[in-house]
Amino acid sequence: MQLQLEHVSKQYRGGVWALRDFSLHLGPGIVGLLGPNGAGKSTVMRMIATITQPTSGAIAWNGADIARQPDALRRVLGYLPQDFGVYPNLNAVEFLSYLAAVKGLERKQARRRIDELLQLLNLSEVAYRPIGGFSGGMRQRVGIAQALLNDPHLLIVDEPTVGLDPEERARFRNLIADLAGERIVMLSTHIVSDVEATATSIALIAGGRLLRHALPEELLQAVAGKVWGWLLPSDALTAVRQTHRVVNIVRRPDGALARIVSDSPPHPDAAALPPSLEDAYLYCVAQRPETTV
Ligand SMILES: Nc1ncnc2c1ncn2[C@@H]1O[C@H](COP(=O)(O)OP(=O)(O)OP(=O)(O)O)[C@@H](O)[C@H]1O
Repeated sequence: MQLQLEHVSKQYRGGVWALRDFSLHLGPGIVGLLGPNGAGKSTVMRMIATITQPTSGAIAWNGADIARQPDALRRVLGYLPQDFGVYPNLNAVEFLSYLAAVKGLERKQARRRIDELLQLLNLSEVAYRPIGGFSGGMRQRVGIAQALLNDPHLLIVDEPTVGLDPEERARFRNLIADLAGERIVMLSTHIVSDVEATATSIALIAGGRLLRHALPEELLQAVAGKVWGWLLPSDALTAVRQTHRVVNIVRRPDGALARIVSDSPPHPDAAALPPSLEDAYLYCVAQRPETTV
């Protein structure tokens, strides 16, 4: 099971280059596609899902070019787009049955699979209620259910945690972890904690370029010795934010503890801290060459 993007670039009508020379090789596991808004994440996913084609470069599924042979991939693809729409008047069973028919699943087999998925996604109790009344998290679970109807070898989920509350977000992370196995799961997000615990590897993307594709521990090594805690009076924070890359601030009775990513100590009083993936993400995104797309 192999997905390979080779030197993929994408220019939209109007001239915007959404992606430039993007190469990525993936095998089974969960890959987190992590990058700020507008980085090109949805463009990558739409191209893999064969909805749009690269302007140049190629994408291969198990060695076969998906532009020439899209069906081989489409049969084993599950895709949850960012703007996943539902028919609000249909209940979950009706909606999933409809999509199963569109995907060409045989009726009896589809019914069995829908029951399994409703259980897996904890939707059995609301199976016959109109989807229009579902919370954001419940709708996302219906979205994942439709993406899993064909038991996909390649599952792509685009910013699945947008609009979810913290509890739904946590539940979603656990769900993704459960879906790992003999498949490639690709999840895009701009929130590090969405992929921190579950991703086998992380692909950092910004300005249409792949910055790094690495194991989480490799990203942590890249920023080791570059993370600092600096205790400041609160009224110094604004100035420090302008001159340093501040990851976060923790308020304390004796001031504000700023977490700063920097090659050298921001101040003689600053103390080295163990790095986190959030630090690594900010460091790599800040390091990217300015001349991107
Ligand atoms: N259909 C389109 N036509 C023109 N430009 C587009 C189109 N879709 C995306 N873009 C532009 O391409 C760039 C990458 O967009 P993309 O949606 O892939 O990024 P993203 O990382 O998914 O961001 P977001 O999380 O905000 O959706 C952006 O500059 C965006 O404005």
